[in-house]
Amino acid sequence: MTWNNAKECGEVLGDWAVQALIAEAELAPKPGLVDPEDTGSHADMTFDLLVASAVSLRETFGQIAKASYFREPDQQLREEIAAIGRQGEKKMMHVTGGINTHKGAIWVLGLLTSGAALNQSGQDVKRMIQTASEIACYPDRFTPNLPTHGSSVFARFGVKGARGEAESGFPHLTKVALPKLVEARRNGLSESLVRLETLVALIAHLDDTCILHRGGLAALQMAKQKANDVLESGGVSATEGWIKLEELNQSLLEHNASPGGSADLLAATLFLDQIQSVRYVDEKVFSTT
Ligand SMILES: CC(C)(COP(=O)(O)OP(=O)(O)OC[C@H]1O[C@@H](n2cnc3c(N)ncnc32)[C@H](O)[C@@H]1O)[C@@H](O)C(=O)NCCC(=O)NCCS
Ligand SMILES: Nc1ncnc2c1ncn2[C@@H]1O[C@H](COP(=O)(O)OP(=O)(O)OP(=O)(O)O)[C@@H](O)[C@H]1O
Repeated sequence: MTWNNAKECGEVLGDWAVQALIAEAELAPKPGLVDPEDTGSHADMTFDLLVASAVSLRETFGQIAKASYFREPDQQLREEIAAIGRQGEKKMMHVTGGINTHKGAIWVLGLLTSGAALNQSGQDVKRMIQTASEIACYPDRFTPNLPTHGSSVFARFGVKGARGEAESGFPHLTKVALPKLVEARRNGLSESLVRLETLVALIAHLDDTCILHRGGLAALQMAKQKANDVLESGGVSATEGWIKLEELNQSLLEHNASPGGSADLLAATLFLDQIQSVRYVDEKVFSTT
């Protein structure tokens, strides 16, 4: 990707990150998650709140992109974007009245926005992912030492969650979600089924600390198994697969569990997909292929 200056880079990537979050929110019917049809396992969230939260984060992603423009991955950059990310969390909490709508999403999309802004030429999303992971691996001396759901899940189950996903190179983006998106499109599925199939593949593989925190190991094993059943039954475009998807949704509701980490990674996939699908036409014009 090539931008003329940091401002343009910030505006474009900020827009795309927000668009990816809105596209994830709009996708329905998502199992256990908030979408336009229902609020899944979330008593305190609505679709409108999710969209308002996403829109409020445009500036955060824009600032991360601007701060990363023509930089190298190093500890200083890590600490700068972490400070912007934490400000973004505060803004989100202000807009939602204290409800966590996008904490995990700020993390993954913030890192990827930085990775995209650093890699100025081409549309090599694998390289952007690698850079994002490299940045995540630098220590941030200013991380507040406060207990989180993630730290409690790590203490109970040894699962590293969002941080581990980033530090290990986002394997669920490179090995699960991006290949599934391509495969489902090649199989001729409609775009919303393509995205739903990608989400189901993520749920089938991810150790999602959102599910673990609310429902423990039993809920995580159930979610992975039932998501796998959807895929084994021909996927979301097959009648049997669709029935299994509804079973997955019902079981998540019974466990009061929600695959928030998978939703974040779907948004990240759509962000990268947007980068891949844009063709640089001349020095100023972008067009979608
Ligand atoms: C690393 C983060 C996510 C905190 O992690 P922790 O696990 O302690 O937090 P918490 O449990 O509250 O939230 C984690 C969220 O990640 C998502 N998630 C859960 N499991 C996974 C997984 N396996 N993979 C990816 N995402 C996941 C969910 O949405 C979940 O709600 C992050 O908030 C953070 O440290 N931010 C500091 C600011 C920063 O460094 N930003 C960098 C660039 S913006
Ligand atoms: N469509 C969505 N619906 C619900 N959560 C989503 C959605 N998209 C992304 N998420 C992610 O899920 C996380 C919220 O999940 P959850 O509500 O389980 O976490 P929490 O507020 O930390 O925990 P709890 O609600 O158990 O107190 C957010 O960090 C967000 O990034």
